[in-house]
Amino acid sequence: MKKIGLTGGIASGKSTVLSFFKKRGIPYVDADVVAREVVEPGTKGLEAIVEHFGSTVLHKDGTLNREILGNIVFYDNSKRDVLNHCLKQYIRTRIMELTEEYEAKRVPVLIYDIPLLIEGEWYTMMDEVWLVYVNETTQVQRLMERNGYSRSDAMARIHSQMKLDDKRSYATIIIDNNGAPHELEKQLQSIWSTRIEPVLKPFE
Ligand SMILES: CC(C)(COP(=O)(O)OP(=O)(O)OC[C@H]1O[C@@H](n2cnc3c(N)ncnc32)[C@H](O)[C@@H]1O)[C@@H](O)C(=O)NCCC(=O)NCCS
Ligand SMILES: Nc1ncnc2c1ncn2[C@@H]1O[C@H](COP(=O)(O)OP(=O)(O)OP(=O)(O)O)[C@@H](O)[C@H]1O
Repeated sequence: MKKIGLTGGIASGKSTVLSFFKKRGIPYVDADVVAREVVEPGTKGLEAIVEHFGSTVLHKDGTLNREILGNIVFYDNSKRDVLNHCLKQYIRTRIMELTEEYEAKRVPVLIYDIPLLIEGEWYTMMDEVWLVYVNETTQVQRLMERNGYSRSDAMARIHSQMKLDDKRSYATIIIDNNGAPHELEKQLQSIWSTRIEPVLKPFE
């Protein structure tokens, strides 16, 4: 099974890239979805968060208040380290379980959308790393527009991650997403024919 790690920065376009491959039936693991699963009510992940941050990070119905927790951890490195520490093992265990399930199904290729692929050293288990790259001006703009964040909230989130320029040296390929959607689509068509189709052929 060919393992492809898809990464970038917040709002650089990973989900947009992933949807191109999803539409074509390529199996995937989405780390943001896993990170939500491991903090559902009743999980050890949520229990650990409440232990460290208190019950003020919960809604009245017991679900995680992501806005409150986000406002804490994206403005304080040490608190973000605490959160990462609380969830790391649960996220890792679930991603490895999903990997085993796909291996058992003998799928030829699996794409992992993991925002912290480099920071979390996930890249070491990948056959290829695809980096979705944008410059900071574009990134801030798209993040503010998508989430309705102020500039300072957007910047806090961007600066909580390794610089996209520093991630470039880890990449097998760089997908430039500074341009219009059709320019992205053109690159993805080419990636499809050079990196995915050859892997699928023997299984047809
Ligand atoms: C802090 C939380 C509650 C904020 O929730 P919110 O709904 O506002 O954001 P969401 O989860 O959709 O994440 C949006 C983006 O933020 C970035 N991000 C999330 N967590 C982190 C982190 N710990 N460090 C740096 N960037 C992060 C990622 O690029 C992600 O795609 C949430 O992000 C969280 O629980 N983070 C810790 C889990 C984690 O590390 N997730 C990253 C995927 S492995
Ligand atoms: N080429 C493009 N032109 C204009 N807008 C784009 C382009 N690519 C993506 N976007 C928009 O930018 C925003 C961020 O893209 P997307 O959600 O795919 O990023 P992401 O990397 O998955 O984000 P996150 O890390 O937060 O999950 C979205 O609103 C998306 O529609």
